[in-house]
Amino acid sequence: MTRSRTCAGLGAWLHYIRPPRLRLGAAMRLFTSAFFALSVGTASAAVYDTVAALEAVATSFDFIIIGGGTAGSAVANRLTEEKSFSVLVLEAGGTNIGQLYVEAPLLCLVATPDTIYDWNYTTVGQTQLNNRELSYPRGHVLGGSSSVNYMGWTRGSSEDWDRFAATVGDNGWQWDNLVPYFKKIEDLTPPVDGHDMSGQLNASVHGTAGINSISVAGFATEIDPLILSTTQTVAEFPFNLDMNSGYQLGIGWAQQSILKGDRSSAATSYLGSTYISRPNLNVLLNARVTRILPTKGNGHFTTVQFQDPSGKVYTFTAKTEVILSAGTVNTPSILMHSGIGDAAKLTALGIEPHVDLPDVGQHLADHPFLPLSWVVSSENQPYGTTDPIFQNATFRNIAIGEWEQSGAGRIGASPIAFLGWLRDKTDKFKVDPAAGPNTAHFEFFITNGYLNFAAPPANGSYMDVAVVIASPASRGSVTINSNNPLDAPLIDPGFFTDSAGVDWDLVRAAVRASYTFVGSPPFAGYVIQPFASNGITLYANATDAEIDAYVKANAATIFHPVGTAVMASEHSSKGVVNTDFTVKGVSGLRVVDVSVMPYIPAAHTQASAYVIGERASDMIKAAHL
Ligand SMILES: Cc1cc2nc3c(=O)[nH]c(=O)nc-3n(C[C@H](O)[C@H](O)[C@H](O)COP(=O)(O)OP(=O)(O)OC[C@H]3O[C@@H](n4cnc5c(N)ncnc54)[C@H](O)[C@@H]3O)c2cc1C
Repeated sequence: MTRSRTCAGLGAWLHYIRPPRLRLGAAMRLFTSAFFALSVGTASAAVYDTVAALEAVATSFDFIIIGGGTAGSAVANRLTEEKSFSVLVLEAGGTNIGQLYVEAPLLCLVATPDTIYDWNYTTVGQTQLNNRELSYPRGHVLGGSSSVNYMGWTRGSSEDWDRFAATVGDNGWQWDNLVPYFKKIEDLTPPVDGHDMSGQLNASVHGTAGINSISVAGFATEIDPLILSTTQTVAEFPFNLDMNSGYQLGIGWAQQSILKGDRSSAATSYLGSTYISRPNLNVLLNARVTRILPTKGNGHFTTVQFQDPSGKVYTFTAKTEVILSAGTVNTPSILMHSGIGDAAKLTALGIEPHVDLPDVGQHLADHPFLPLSWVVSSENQPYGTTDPIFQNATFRNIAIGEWEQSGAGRIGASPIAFLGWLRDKTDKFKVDPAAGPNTAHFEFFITNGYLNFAAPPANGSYMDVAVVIASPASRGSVTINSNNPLDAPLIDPGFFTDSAGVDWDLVRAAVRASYTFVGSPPFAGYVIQPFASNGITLYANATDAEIDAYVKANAATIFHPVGTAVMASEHSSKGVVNTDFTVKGVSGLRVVDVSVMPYIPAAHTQASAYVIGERASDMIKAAHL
């Protein structure tokens, strides 16, 4: 088995970047946070680094949330709107504050993998991908994956959510019923350069008074007019003003979770300075949960076992409920180590089974990603593309300096310039893997710079129209192979393993569409030639066999795993959680993160995580108020 080179490449890239340092704004926020931590009274909320500091203030909590990530932070915020609820968030990672890679949007490219902000997982060898073990980043920092993601803001198609609703038998998940939640999450803000966004999105479909800022990039890039021109002249690639309207097909400007050039994450928004001083909200960092224990020996799972970085073990018991929000990889792992999973398999590992739920860890769905890069003749050096920022320390430091002053410039935006949501028009599938005829089969991930999760070449300018299988048919799993909760779980996204070969059909169609796009007249003169990846150069007339060989050598994840604690109707014997997020067969425990999703949406999944957190919060409040 060979390990994917993406990790090794990035490790080298990382060394080009100087260590994290404080921005002025960040320093102020750190000061504010420290102030709250120090101003301990009988009920002063704070972010704590140690159990001792927390216990000096509070020792008893109504709700314990495992994981201060995307969904978990949303739940922590909404529950603490109720002054009568006290909440403790246990987060294994450290602070997001003052962390350059986490705060500076473009530097998301080096926030993972192989950093302190990442759980640094790898998959098992992917049988369809030359048995490569793929890097599998997950956020390990307050804000979770929303603190390290690429900030693309996509809700999915209306059909994605309607299929979710039909699958679990709960109309609350229908698109029309979720739009108010999306709006409640969103705070549509002007880009950092203040330009008029009206031609870049449809403001009427967005919220303007929510918690998490969304916007567009605060500068123009040289590929913008070429992309727009293609959407106006090539019928296959229509322009879509707003892919978040419910109708997603077409190519449009990437909306980003950014606030004036800073990342807007769950940590800066839902746990941001406006809320973190609530006296009933407590966050403990560096607290790695190992198990959830039955509290009274009767299937009531409200005691949480965790350890600090020294290995010292603690338990806290929630007075009301535990909410497990550790994400698609760690949520099933924690459940299994707690005796909730396939009873026979747990017994074989020496774990006492409490509840036999064979679906725990199953149904993993993720989006495979394929880098496709071209050499381009960038005219606006040094910042025509993002490449010089990663190739040249001088350019990089100038760009970081500009961003530190004002949030402006290339560092202050996601690497994603445009996104495209497209379909294989051949209709050859016996069962369409997409949620409906207006839902994408594959995605274009367009960057004005090299995007291969590795250091860019030392010289040259690049563009990527990478492709993603947006509605994959393949499924995988997260399992464990020991009774030690500190051991990494076995992650198998099962890329390209569906028995009908649907995902192979889709990736070939996607690659060909990408070459058609880049070969359209507006790019003539700008695009010079395709660029090799892992020694393979793909040309526009590539055969199926050539595309397949390229995919086997280069496919990776685009980091959207879902489904390992799948939701199913309370009337179904299958699934892990009921439609109110309660874990089947136990009391006192809910799972609230994207692991509950029965299908992967044709979307990047942070908006899904927030909407899950918001809807779950309403249900938890309704159950206990
Ligand atoms: C590199 C990367 C890029 C991405 N890019 C995009 C993008 O551009 N757009 C988009 O929409 N989505 C993107 N995603 C996906 C999206 O961010 C995630 O789907 C979403 O944030 C998941 O939310 P969650 O709440 O389910 O889990 P997370 O946000 O991952 O939260 C889980 C939290 O639980 C904590 N935790 C886990 N185990 C334990 C434990 N044992 N004890 C205590 N705490 C624990 C973790 O540290 C983490 O903070 C990206 C993800 C990654 C990793």
